[in-house]
Amino acid sequence: MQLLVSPSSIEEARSSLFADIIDVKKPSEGSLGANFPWIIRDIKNLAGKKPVSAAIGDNEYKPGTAALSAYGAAHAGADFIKVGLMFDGADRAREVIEAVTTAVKREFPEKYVVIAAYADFERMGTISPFAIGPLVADAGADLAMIDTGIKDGKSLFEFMDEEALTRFTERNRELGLRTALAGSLKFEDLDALKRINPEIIGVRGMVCGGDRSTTVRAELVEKAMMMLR
Ligand SMILES: O=C[C@H](O)COP(=O)(O)O
Repeated sequence: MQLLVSPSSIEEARSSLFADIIDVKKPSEGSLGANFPWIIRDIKNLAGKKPVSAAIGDNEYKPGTAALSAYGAAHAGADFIKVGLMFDGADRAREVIEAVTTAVKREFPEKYVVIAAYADFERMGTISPFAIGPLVADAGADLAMIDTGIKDGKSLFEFMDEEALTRFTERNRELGLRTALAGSLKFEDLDALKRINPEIIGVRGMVCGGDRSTTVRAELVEKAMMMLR
């Protein structure tokens, strides 16, 4: 299981270098808020061989806009392009997933496309994470992810229990996909996450000391890495 940490600046990226994957985002623009291309580029230069991910936003149903954002993030140097689906409807989701995957893979077949749905989809009226696996697989994208959409401190486990998350992970594996799980995860959740065994877990608040609007702390990233090894 790999640890993905989400810094919002080059300074925070320096504190995230213990992590397996550095995920550039702009938390002030949403759960999967997109940062500027020059920040992605600078963090990629800092990270060297370490993989860099970039969130491209909590997308509405706008396939063209999402595809262009995904293409921009790939060009800026991201190895993982992470796309949130903040709308409902399997047909519409299929269209957006195909558009972003084509935008990235035509030019960069080696890069990974991550499609995220939200654990708290019911309160937002967006697509269920359980609906996205086959769409992600059919489009040739790589990972299906669950995050929380509203960052009000409620964690992934308040919306989905261990059994549901294990089912999500296993179904993805059967489809040939990898799984990423995130959503106000805490150090106390790490044992359950090890049992669920997704390929990636994503954190920000946990390594900021509990409040994701503050700053990533290197010693907490190191602590999380030690607990996962
Ligand atoms: O991709 C992971 C997210 O940045 C998780 O952020 P969070 O731990 O603050 O919910």
